[in-house]
Amino acid sequence: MTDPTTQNASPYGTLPPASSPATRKPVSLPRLLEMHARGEKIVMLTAYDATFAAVADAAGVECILVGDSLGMVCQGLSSTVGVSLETMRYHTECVTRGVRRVQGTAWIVSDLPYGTYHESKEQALRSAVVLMQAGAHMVKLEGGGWTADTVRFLVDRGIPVCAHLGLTPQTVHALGGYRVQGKTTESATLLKRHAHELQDAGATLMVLEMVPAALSAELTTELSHCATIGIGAGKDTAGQVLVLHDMLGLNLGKNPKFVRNFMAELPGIPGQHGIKEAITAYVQAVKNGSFPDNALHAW
Ligand SMILES: Nc1nc(=O)c2c([nH]1)NC[C@@H]1CN(c3ccc(C(=O)N[C@@H](CCC(=O)O)C(=O)O)cc3)CN21
Ligand SMILES: CC(C)C(=O)C(=O)O
Ligand SMILES: [Mg+2]
Repeated sequence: MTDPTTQNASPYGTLPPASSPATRKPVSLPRLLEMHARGEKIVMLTAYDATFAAVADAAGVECILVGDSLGMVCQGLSSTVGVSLETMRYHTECVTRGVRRVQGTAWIVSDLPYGTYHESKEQALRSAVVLMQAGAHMVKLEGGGWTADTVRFLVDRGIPVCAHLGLTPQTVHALGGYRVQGKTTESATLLKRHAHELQDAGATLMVLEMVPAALSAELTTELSHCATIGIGAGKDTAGQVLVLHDMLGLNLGKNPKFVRNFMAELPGIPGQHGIKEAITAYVQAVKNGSFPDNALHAW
């Protein structure tokens, strides 16, 4: 009875294996929070087009982030500041189509770009609606306590929100570079306060970028209704995110310290070197806790 062919026997023919897209359930917000409560790591990866989104979905990535990092990796900009809402809408549509084409299950998060939520909560709602109508399940916005009213406004109107604290690339010019944040006692205390304000406002995921591993570990324990997703924030967050191109070794400049090149590490089996295998290795490494390694990829 353990033979998979007999196990799947049905009058309609052989059923697809349990891991095939046809039998997987769509990732939902309750499921992500339940994974956090259970201690199963959440895997997030960026994708900007239909094909990569479909491959990431098939490799078991739970959350696909249509990141405004696309300004740098797709558009060749020197920062994310120049990315427009129309560009985010376009790439969100492309990713959504890719996931639908393969009957994928991924939860799609889309970045609100610079200047599209800063003016007022009404402006943020209008911008978020554009991304939701393009297929996003959740929007992400950068910043601390000043965004809390906006987060609550969106959440009250049925738009799930992912917060983003620590290194917030849209404010790179104010921060003075892509630097670790929350290193001093004062800045760590402030970051923690912001994190609690955003959770209280209804944010259900929170990206922590380039913050000391000890700080993100504490926050991950403290936040009970909001799952932390780390990038350069150590291994003790509820989940991890990387930029797709970085983990495939396709960075145009120097890789940030938090990056691991999963493509370069694939074993030398002919025919097995591929993007899907590298993404699968990333999913496995996050799930089993071997990525990130605090000694190599964190502060
Ligand atoms: N391809 C790509 N990957 C990213 O992770 C990413 C983007 N683009 N674009 C938007 C932001 C910018 N990010 C960055 C960019 C550079 C560093 C970096 O150079 N970090 C250095 C430390 C620099 C310092 O401390 O002064 C490092 O060694 O990690 C980190 C994050 C993260 N995001
Ligand atoms: C690096 C992640 C968190 C991001 O915001 C992006 O890809 O734009
Ligand atoms: Mg971003």
